[in-house]
Amino acid sequence: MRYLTAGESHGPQLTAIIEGLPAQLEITSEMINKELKRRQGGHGRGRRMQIEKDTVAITSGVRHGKTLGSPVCLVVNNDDWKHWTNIMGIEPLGDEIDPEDIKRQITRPRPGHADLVGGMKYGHRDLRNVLERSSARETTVRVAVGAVAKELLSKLGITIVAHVTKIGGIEANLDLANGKTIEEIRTIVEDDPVYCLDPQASAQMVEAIDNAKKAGDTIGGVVEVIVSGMPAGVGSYVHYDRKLDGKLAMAMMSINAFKGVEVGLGFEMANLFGSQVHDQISWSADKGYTRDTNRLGGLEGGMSTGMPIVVRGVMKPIPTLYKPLQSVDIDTKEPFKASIERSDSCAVPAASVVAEAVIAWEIAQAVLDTFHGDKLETLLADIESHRAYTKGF
Ligand SMILES: Cc1cc2nc3c(=O)[nH]c(=O)nc-3n(C[C@H](O)[C@H](O)[C@H](O)COP(=O)(O)O)c2cc1C
Ligand SMILES: C=C(O[C@@H]1CC(C(=O)O)=C[C@@H](OP(=O)(O)O)[C@H]1O)C(=O)O
Repeated sequence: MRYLTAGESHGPQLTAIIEGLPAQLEITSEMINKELKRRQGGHGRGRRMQIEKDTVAITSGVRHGKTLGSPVCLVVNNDDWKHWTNIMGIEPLGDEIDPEDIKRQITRPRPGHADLVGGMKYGHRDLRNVLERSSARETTVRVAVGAVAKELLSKLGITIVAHVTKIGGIEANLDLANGKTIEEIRTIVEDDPVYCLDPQASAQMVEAIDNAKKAGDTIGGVVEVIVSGMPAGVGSYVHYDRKLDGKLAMAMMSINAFKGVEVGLGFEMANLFGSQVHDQISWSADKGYTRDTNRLGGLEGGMSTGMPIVVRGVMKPIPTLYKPLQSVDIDTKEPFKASIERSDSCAVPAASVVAEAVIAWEIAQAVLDTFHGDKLETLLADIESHRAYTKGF
């Protein structure tokens, strides 16, 4: 299974094509729209989210609510496009170039963005040609793709949730997740303004976002994704590009502004002895093989162990600041201070929804690499027989 996305932030639309999805999977625009709405939310977002009302159109690969096995095309319109039709026109400008269009060119790269290096790389002196695609607007359609992956996984008994564990140095009490099902975590997180499990920490996070905004600054944080119901042996140790932990790290790092990933205890392992890190193995007739703890986050040797997969990613503070940063105009080479009209002050809650989507995709893809998946029925049967086999192994 694979997918591609296309679309500029202020262009007419965003598109994704998914190829290799099993046939007979029920998908509706309604289930995808729920996820798109979550991505638009979370305290700290800027004015663009008041303009957009993201909804998906499924334009191929589905008939009467079920996948056909052919490529599935998902389209999300940019409502902001109507304000940008001249600037973002697709057709050539022609001989009559409007001097206003020249004036509107972006020659002032924003620190922390792709603007300067992207311009050098592709030969764009109007840096809009870079920022339109490097913008996190593209994550909209990746969330739509992830919603489809999540639907497939749920049919296989695999559930997934993301939550915010840290914003601006304020940490949630992660013990609150202990003993809770994925669905219970989701219910709490969905009602929280920063998609956090811990109401006390959440209130402080909201305050920290407001304070950063007042100061013309931005803040980042950490999101955690938990995947439950995994069969053992998805991924592989035999080759570097089949290792599931490597794929999950790539997916997490592919989200705009994500700068680090950890699995299980993660970087904390550097401070601990082996006896404090590795999970001892047990067996019982009803559960099969389990680990007494889950400090390795459900992954050993690049494969799922059957324990919940726990992966975290850190998001840097948003780079566009109301408190201007120093940069250089690429035409005049003069220094200037970057000023902005609108931006998010914190997008960690929204990014948690993106993290859930991209991890769901990688898991679904690895599941389809392991089991037979032309149609949902055979995929399910293959997984069920594998679960029975590994239990008694
Ligand atoms: C959901 C989401 C929303 C974002 N919103 C903004 C924003 O409003 N302003 C901004 O400067 N960066 C925003 N970013 C981050 C930039 O897209 C990102 O930092 C930039 O493209 C440079 O890429 P890099 O940080 O991965 O190097 C957002 C990221 C995500 C995931
Ligand atoms: C549009 C989205 O996020 C955008 C991501 C983004 C960036 O630089 O990444 C910058 C802002 O875009 P604009 O300059 O149009 O206000 C955000 O609003 C979205 O999440 O849907």
